[in-house]
Amino acid sequence: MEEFQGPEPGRHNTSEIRSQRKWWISVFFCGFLVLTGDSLVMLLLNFYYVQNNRSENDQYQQYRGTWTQALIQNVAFPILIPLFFILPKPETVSDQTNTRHPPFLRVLLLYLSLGVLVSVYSKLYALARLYVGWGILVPAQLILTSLFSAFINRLKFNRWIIISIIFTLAADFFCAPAFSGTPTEDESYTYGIKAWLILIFPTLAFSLSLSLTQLGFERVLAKTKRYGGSNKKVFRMVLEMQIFVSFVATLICLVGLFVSGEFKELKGESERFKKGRTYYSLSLVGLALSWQVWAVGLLGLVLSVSGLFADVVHMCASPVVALLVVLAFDFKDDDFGWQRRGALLGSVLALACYFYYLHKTKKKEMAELNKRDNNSEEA
Ligand SMILES: Nc1nc2[nH]cnc2c(=O)[nH]1
Repeated sequence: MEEFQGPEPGRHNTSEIRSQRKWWISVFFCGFLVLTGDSLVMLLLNFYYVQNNRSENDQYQQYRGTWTQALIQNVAFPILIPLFFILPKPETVSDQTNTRHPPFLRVLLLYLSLGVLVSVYSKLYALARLYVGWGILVPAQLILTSLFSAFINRLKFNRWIIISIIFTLAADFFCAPAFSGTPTEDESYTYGIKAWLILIFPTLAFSLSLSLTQLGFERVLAKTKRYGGSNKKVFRMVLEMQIFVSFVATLICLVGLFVSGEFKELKGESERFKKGRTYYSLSLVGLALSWQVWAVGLLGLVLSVSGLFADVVHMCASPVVALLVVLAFDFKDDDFGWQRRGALLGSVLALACYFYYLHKTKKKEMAELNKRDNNSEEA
């Protein structure tokens, strides 16, 4: 292992130490947001489906409501707008990009394509959650994210990343949180190829969106003049990306809600809710806000580290979420047995490996900076 043997920190070192400290704080903060968002979303979804009296619906009806859920996943983005304006604005520079496409067009294309991808995975994820086989495909998502990261983001894998992925896959395979939304007499097997497509497409879209988001931060947003055009990453980019991408996804989900006629069912849903309309509205508002917490954390991790790391943290949340669901609900056969305890340990080890790798990388960066400082002093 490379040791950091630097001289007394010079001017560069002090600013590097400060920027690394800020970076670690933002990684932990975004990780905390993902964990909190994942937990709140699953708790509120379970509450929603328990209260929804789904067993009184026929099979067809039990698979409905997914445009509403997709809309809820994206619609609360306006709460981020004040935050966007509060955060300090980086100094703008004259436009240095001399690409074939003007930056505005590139940014527009980026937001449109990501918005479409997000709407696809929100809608299909809502549907896929209702299918029994979803738990099997969650690990497949991480494998796809790894492949996209390798090919699109040119991520270099080393043994710590690979060990972390293996622990995450094992943890997720053995530990899906209980979910009360599964139709009572599930007949998903009768859907055949359709069910598999519904399971595979959100996985693909989610993994692809993580890699494209990383590419978008690095190649498009960091090069625009409003972010200084100097490849610097600032948290404001996360909010800008989330606001515009969610705006596009919200529009698509709204169209879906109206074209599918699902909006007519909203009144019936609110009346069916066991605890009444106020709780119905509150649970949807809570869900919408929790999704934003999750998304800001996820994009923050993509910006600070990578799409793959964001997916690892998101997946490692599963055992914690499963534990919270066991504590909060009294579902039959749902306990935190040895399998889930093992999965929790797997998640902790997966995160520990990834963090160790990040720690090593940062130490190496610092050592290189020291070396450069020493060389320039000697020259
Ligand atoms: N496809 C997909 N959509 C999501 N939306 C929130 N989490 C996920 C996820 O893990 N996969």
